[in-house]
Amino acid sequence: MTQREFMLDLPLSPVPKHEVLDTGAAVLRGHAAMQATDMLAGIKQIARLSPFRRMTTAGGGMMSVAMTCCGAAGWCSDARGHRYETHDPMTGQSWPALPTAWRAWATDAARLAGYDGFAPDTCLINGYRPGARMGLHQDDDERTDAPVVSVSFGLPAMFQWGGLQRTDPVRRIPLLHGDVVVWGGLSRLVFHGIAALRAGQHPVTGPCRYNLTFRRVW
Ligand SMILES: O=C(O)CCC(=O)C(=O)O
Ligand SMILES: [Fe+2]
Repeated sequence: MTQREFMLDLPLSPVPKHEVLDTGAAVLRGHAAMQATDMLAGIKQIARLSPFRRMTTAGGGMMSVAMTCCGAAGWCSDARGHRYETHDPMTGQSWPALPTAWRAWATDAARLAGYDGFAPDTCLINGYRPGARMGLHQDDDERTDAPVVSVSFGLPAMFQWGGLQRTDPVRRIPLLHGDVVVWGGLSRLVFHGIAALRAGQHPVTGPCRYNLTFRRVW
């Protein structure tokens, strides 16, 4: 049962409510709410091995979002550009392992959104503080024949969902604690971003928002 169903005293539904964003893209409202305790504890453990850090971009700026990763590859950005690395450049070590239970959960979430057989090999973890944002971008550094499964915890965020061209109109979709977005197929390269996080206090994460994106890199 999701937190929302619990609070509203709704019957247990075997399939979460889909909100179709576009062909190939859906929001599964509250679908990760029951994973929050486990995933947030996992993030803490991962961050002990590979700490959150703010990366620089090729343009020389510093990203406002802090990131870490787990799995076979981690997303890295520096003055040379962005790419996946098998080792964390901050520690010289392999990235922390992708927890087996997370992988199974992400496979199942993808299946619910219509993608069978999703086998993620990485999870990018974003930490947002008030004011942090992510500009419109495409996720195109990894395999694009597999979907992205994105999980939100903590403070609400405004997800910006555009089109295949940077200049396409952008819709604003609020993402709350436990919400999941899956995009693949014809939507895999849609431009998306996160508007500047509004200050607040969340009962579980305090002044923060965490986002996990499961992807297939290799
Ligand atoms: O924080 C989010 O919800 C989206 C993050 C994102 O687009 C990314 O990490 O590529
Ligand atoms: Fe993205």
